[in-house]
Amino acid sequence: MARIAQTADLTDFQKEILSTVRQFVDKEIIPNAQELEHADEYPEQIVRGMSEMGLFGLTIPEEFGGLGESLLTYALVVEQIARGWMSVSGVINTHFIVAYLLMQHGTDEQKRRLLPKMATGQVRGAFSMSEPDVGSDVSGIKTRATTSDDGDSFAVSGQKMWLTNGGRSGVVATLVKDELGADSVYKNMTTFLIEKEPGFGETRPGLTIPGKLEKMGYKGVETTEMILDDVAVSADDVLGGPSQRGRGFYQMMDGVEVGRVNVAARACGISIRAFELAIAYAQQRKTFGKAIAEHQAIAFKLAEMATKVEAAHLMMVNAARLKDSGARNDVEAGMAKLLASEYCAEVTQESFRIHGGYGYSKEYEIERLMREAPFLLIGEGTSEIQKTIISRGLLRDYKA
Ligand SMILES: CC(C)(COP(=O)(O)OP(=O)(O)OC[C@H]1O[C@@H](n2cnc3c(N)ncnc32)[C@H](O)[C@@H]1OP(=O)(O)O)[C@@H](O)C(=O)NCCC(=O)NCCSC(=O)C1=CCCCC1
Repeated sequence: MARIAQTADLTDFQKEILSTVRQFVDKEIIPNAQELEHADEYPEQIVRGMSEMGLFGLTIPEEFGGLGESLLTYALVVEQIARGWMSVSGVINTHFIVAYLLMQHGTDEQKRRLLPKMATGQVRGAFSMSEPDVGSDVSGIKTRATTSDDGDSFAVSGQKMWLTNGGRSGVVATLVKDELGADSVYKNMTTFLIEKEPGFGETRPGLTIPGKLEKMGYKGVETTEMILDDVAVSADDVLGGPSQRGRGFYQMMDGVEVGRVNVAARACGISIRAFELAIAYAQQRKTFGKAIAEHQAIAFKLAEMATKVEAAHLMMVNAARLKDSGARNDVEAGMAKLLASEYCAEVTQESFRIHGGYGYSKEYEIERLMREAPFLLIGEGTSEIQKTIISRGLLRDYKA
């Protein structure tokens, strides 16, 4: 039983699923993560196990075949999975954001069409905002939808970047510039639910997923580009239906709020594992006649690491609960993501130092965690973007 990152007031179901996932992580993920990660191999068997536990449909309402759980339950599950291997949580993360977008903004027909298949994992979701020249400033995207004369169909063209699960996904929530001629750039963006065949190459006419991108860490799960060349979509593919044209930016910002809680949860999971490895190593490694954990220099490092994990976990839980209450949580999700990802970089670094020379060996898990932690400083918005969002929110709410 871990003594850090405990959460009070959980339901019986939450306790049960967290215990099941934790056992799964200890038995199936941790023993296999090193080998699969070094080989950059998709964790097929692990994903099958996650599917059997119902994790693809964890937050999808029961009427659509899911378990109907909250963002909090989801985030705590992600924290556990990332404790085993962050890439495995990546398999369900964008899927979860797309399910959230559908539940919040989709039409009844879109929900009926996609959610039951997403609940089983038969159709996987991917999320696409960034482009080769556009990351932080989403308003600068160039991918565009050209409208037909009758206004019922569109041709989408452009290039998208950094799609987690780009290959395996069957539906991609894609933000594009529309031709509405509205008064602001934000009201000229539309989200399309673009369905495609899973796989690489041309996966529907005009839509190509080139091979996976090579990354420093976060291996095993594929990250890809997406090239769109006059991809034909209809007004019914607009997230929320034709009336929601021009609402895409706002919908996506809603989606990244849950995505940021998600990244905070991953950061907590990696930090917990880095701490567990450090405390175990420090108790068995001896210098100057005693375990290094008994040297105050190391004991204090362990105390600081555990305190950071605890703080990050509490902020992540608070941001999740706030979003579950229906509130806009851009400030709290930004704070949780900022703190958890920055602390994660520090905690993994300290664990690496405690491991001494062995921390540099590929045989030790901490080497992998050191390559995973930097991803969290960038993914779902850099630390600088989080500070922008937090400070704007504070100035909005504390008007002099
Ligand atoms: C926050 C941000 C920087 C936006 O600032 P601006 O100054 O352009 O826009 P601003 O003036 O803040 O707002 C415009 C309108 O929008 C409303 N609104 C904002 N947030 C929200 C919200 N949360 N909910 C509802 N409405 C919202 C705002 O009120 C305003 O409305 P109005 O037009 O006045 O009616 C945004 O662009 C952002 O977030 N970037 C990071 C993207 C980002 O995170 N990628 C990373 C993706 S992951 C990735 O890239 C990788 C993945 C894997 C591999 C590595 C990379």
